[in-house]
Amino acid sequence: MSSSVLLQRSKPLTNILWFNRVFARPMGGGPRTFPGGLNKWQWKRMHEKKAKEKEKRLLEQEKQLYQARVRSQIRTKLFDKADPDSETNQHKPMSPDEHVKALADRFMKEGAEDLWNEDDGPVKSEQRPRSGAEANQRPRLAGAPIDLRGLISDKRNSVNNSGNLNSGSNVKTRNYSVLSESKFSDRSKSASLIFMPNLECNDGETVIPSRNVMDFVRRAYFSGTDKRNFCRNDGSSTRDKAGFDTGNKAKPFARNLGNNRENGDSKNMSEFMKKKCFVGKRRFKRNESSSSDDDSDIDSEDVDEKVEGWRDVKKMGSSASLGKYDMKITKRVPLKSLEDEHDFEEQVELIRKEISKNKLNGNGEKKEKREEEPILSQKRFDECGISPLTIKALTAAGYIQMTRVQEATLSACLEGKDAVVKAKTGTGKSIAFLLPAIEAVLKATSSSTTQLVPPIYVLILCPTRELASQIAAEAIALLKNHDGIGVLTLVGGTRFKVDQRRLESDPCQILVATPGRLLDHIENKSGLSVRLMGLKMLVLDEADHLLDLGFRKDVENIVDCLPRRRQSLLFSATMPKELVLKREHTYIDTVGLGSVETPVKIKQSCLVAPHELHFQILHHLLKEHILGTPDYKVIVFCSTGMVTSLLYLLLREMKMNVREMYSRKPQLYRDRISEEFRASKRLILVTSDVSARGMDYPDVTSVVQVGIPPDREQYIHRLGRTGREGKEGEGVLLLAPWEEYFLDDLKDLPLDKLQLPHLNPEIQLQMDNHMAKIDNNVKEAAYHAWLGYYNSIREIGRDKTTLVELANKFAQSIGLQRPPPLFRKTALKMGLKDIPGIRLRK
Ligand SMILES: Nc1ncnc2c1ncn2[C@@H]1O[C@H](COP(=O)(O)OP(=O)(O)OP(=O)(O)O)[C@@H](O)[C@H]1O
Repeated sequence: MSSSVLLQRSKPLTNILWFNRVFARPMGGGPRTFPGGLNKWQWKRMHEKKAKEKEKRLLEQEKQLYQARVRSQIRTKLFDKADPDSETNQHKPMSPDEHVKALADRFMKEGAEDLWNEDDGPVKSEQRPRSGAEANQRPRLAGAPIDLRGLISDKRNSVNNSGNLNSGSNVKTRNYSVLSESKFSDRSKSASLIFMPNLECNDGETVIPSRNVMDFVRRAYFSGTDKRNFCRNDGSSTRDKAGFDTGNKAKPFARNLGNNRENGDSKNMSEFMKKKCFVGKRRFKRNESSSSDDDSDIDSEDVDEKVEGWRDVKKMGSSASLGKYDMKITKRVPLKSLEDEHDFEEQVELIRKEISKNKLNGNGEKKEKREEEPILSQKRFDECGISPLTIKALTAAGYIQMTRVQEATLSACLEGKDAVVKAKTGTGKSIAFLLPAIEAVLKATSSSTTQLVPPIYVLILCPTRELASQIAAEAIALLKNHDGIGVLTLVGGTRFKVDQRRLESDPCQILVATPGRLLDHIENKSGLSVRLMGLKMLVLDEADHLLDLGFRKDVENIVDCLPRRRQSLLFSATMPKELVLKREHTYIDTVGLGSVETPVKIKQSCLVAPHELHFQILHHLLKEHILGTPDYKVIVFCSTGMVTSLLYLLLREMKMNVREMYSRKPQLYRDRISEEFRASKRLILVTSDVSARGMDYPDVTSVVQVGIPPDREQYIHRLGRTGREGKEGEGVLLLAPWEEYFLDDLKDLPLDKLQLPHLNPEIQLQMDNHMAKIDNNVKEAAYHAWLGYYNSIREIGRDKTTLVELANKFAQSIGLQRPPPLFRKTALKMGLKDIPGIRLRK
């Protein structure tokens, strides 16, 4: 299906020109007026001015607070010996504690959440419990949030070591711990943004939004109940006589304000301001740029929308964007409990590996059992309480019974729980999140009143454009009987303005997007941010990948702009340990402890041979497979796009029915090839990792991976393009002897070792001749890409001399007389400048 078809809504909304209606845009342009008789430009200038004033005001406030803090420190020194209790002292110095409270008064007020800084961190030193009497002596500051001391004092004791707070007789937290920044990977930090903690009644029914918990905790602290449990200490705390932290209590705030110059942190004031005004600036930036020619098509009504949106953001978005719940509170988990959690993770991992090993070491009975494991469950879709219209569409598509992952997840997802779901490749995860997504839209549309801006209720993020199109197509198919629910994709490689027009003309409720392009829209088109403020559900498909280095920042920035009260669902066939073992969400794993992570019906094997033979071995394997499988459909994964291109040309020269796909190809080409491969039989797709995850090409008979994959996870995802829906499949991994160490990472997977096949010297000759015909530019690009890829693999890249030797062998094997030169800058960046064998461009 072409992308233009995918962009259509499932059912057109007849006669709803919502954009025109909402913004009263007269057809064909012409003069427009705004409240107060202002014209477009006056209106815009007015709001720009307001934005500047607001920013100035905030800066002024921060400055005052900084000065107050300095004054307080000076006074503390001057009046060190004065009676601190003297009420008559007009110039009574502000103690650090009091100052913290003053800052708290400023920062913890409703609506001031966006002044928080993610640097607020965990309690790092041991905290001494404080008596209730002491706590009660603290006066509540005027204007501070409601005093919850009465509420919390009896319950404070139930704040246990793991950071769980039992706030009532039958209420418990599920957990709001997040792995601390220092100890755990950034990925877990990102994940903490995705979830928010839930309160759950013991009867398991009531789920109280975590916001309440955090407000509760936050206010309790600032009403002086138990500061030590929640306040950050930077590890260098000074203690007062009673043993309380004093010196550093203001640090989280002080740091926010950029006033801890002595720590060399002077630049953070501006950063803080930048960060905290991010949403607002983004909005107003567009106002500014809208006066340029480039953005001249921005409507004044749009500006109106933006201003409305800004208010919305203040109301909803600010709390969403700044880890009031996750980044701050979750970091305040005593490290001990985090360590325990970490130990537990390792134990689970060990057990899993052990059991897998046992199973592989001749436990035939279990092996057989595994092979029988069906992907379909006994439960039917019409038994699970979803809309009859969706069931009709499912039936029409031939889906009657649920798959196991669908059965396992649906009820939790329909209940609105946050969930992390791990299930093997090709087991129906897409429908597992699309069904609750559709239900969420139905629920939201039935309960919502007429909205000025049509909200997007579900946002599905995925790593590649093709995957986004595939998911959108599936959603459209499921929605075919629902009137007025639209699905839109936002992916890179298309024209930005075209996207904008589609967004304006299509009031979609489900948005499927790749992170980069979505962020572009959020940053450049305020209308989308406003529409996202009504979001009910966020889905991360291939979640582990989205939370990995390449995407993490973008995903974090997107999540910053989403409302906090939403459901988050994370799906993938591979999940990092740190996500799995966090208790703030439901974790559903249909793979099961001790089971292999790959589909059992895929016959996996590995062949180790010198690198320069790989292309010929591949040709041999393909020929053999084609002979034995008339309806063959093979995917060949290469390490990089440029190597993909070279191999494609070679196989084409060898008269094989082959197509190529990698990220640098134009999007239209990618779409066409993707559709062709989906529909075809007797075809080979040579591709980079752009096709590794999520792509559901039916009936792929074999997957060959040429060279070492980036990691174990990617091996699993690539392999999972075959053997889908419980079907048979086969996968071959082709490694060079120096890549063999990677098999260690796969030792719990059932890989057979293949012997080096007998290679026909005539074929080798033919291949050499065909290789000679290929343009040298392609080969040179392949060499550079090859070098870059292996240089980035830690185990190989650290021995630069060997790496260059191997790369030069590769250059020779693809018919390059001499290794192509590198730019000096590139060689320097790669740490290869002075390595023998590297040639530099003159
Ligand atoms: N209940 C069902 N009955 C029959 N087929 C189903 C059912 N649910 C999903 N499928 C089919 O199973 C195939 C695999 O589904 P899907 O692409 O969602 O897998 P996945 O688990 O997301 O895989 P990956 O991990 O590779 O992304 C699809 O062709 C889909 O149409």
